[in-house]
Amino acid sequence: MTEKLTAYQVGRTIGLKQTGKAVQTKKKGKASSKKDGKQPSRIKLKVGEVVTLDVNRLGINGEGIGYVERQVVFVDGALPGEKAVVRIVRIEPTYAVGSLLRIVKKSATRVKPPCPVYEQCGGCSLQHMDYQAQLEWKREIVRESFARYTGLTDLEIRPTIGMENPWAYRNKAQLPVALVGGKVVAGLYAPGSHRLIDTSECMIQHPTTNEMVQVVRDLVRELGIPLYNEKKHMGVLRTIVPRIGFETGEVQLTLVTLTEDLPQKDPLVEHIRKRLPYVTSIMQNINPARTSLIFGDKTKLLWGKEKIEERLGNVRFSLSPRAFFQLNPEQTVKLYDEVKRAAGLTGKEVVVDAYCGVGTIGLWLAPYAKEVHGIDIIPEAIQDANENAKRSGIANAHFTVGAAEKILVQWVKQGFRPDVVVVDPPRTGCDHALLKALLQSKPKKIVYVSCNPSTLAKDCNILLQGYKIESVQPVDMFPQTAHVECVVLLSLKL
Ligand SMILES: C[S@@+](CC[C@H](N)C(=O)[O-])C[C@H]1O[C@@H](n2cnc3c(N)ncnc32)[C@H](O)[C@@H]1O
Repeated sequence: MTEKLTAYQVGRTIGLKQTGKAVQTKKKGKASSKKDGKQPSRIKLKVGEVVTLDVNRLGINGEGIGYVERQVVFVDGALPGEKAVVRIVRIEPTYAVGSLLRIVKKSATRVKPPCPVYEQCGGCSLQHMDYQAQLEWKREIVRESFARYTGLTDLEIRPTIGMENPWAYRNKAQLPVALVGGKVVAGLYAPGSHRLIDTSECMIQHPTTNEMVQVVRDLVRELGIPLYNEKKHMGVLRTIVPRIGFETGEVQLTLVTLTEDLPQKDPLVEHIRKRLPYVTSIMQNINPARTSLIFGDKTKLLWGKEKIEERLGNVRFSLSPRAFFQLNPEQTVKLYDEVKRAAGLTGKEVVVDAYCGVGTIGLWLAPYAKEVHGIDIIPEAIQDANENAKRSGIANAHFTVGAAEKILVQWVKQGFRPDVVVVDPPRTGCDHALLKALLQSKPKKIVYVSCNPSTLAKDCNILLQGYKIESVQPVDMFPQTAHVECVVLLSLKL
């Protein structure tokens, strides 16, 4: 690796502000901040300085962490056990950010990243690490979170459940399209920037997705469809969203546009059908806002079916373009099986699936429970959940729209006492009112599914008032990236 990584590394480490120690110490520092809001840095290193350091561990974004005279330096692309020559590129109050110039001593876990744009693209962050080492590191991240936030330093963390082939696993892409140097490019932004990198041969996407992206990109050029210009907030086509039903083979292509008017719509649809004959649904979503959110409120059918179908085990899911669905179907089955194992159902239990999305976990458990009650804040998700229950012939699952923290509290006040509660909240974790309601209603088991080890461990620390942790199972839903999913079983203390 060479210094050409600088921009990429600077950008990528912007994410550090969100993470672990950096944030904690930053917050503490705020009290002593100067009038202009800028804190004096405790770091004596200077931007431009070149240092040699030993990399001790990886941070939660997969960045290498080393020390120079007790000053923390984050270095993207460096691995534990490596000695690296680094140029300091940014100084923050409690840490410095370095750009990797040269590796003097290489880790045995280092591999050549197979993706040709890995060093520029913001999608993956661990391709330079052997897959087994990635799985071990993810287990370690979970262990560290629990140690930090619960004080349980000897908690057993099971080995991360990985994939046999940790590539081509994603069922969906959301790729902005833009003119870059006169060329139509569909891809992902370089970290911390709005510089679009062509990812039309992405190695974690399904090959069908890549083919769709390449064809649409070519058609856009051939038909002269105006592309969205973010700076001027003008143009038409913003984002291409291919989604694939791995089990059913159904394929949806959603074109997100700034305007309802899509020039060359008919020839575009005709050519897509001809060149991508497997596509079953072509949709247009209109997003007129100046926003980084992908979808707008209005979606219309351009050709074919409005939704595609996907199947996980015996459960069928009908997916509209905006519906949340797990992105790695192979690992989703393993994740939900872990939830089922943890719940240990006998057919007699009343189960709550809080934060249920389109009802996936609840429907997975329903055949083994007396009844399931799902809650999600998004009305369309609940509509889909009810539809999915019907299509799968599941009659003992019921879904309710609302905030889990409000609905469950109401139910508990009315005397409802579930036996098992599954929570699968967003990255921010569970609302405190929900945790309180769980402590009050005392379900025998809580199964906590989480994509954020820090909020997971913090919430578990609160639940430890009435529960004990029985098992912690990390599952690798996103190989080659720093994301970690976990299933934790908590049982009521007697
Ligand atoms: C990580 S997803 C889990 C979805 C589902 N369990 C699955 O596996 O597909 C989190 C879900 O929480 C929902 N959500 C966010 N805040 C919520 C709240 N306060 N109450 C209920 N649901 C909420 C979101 O709409 C989303 O569907």
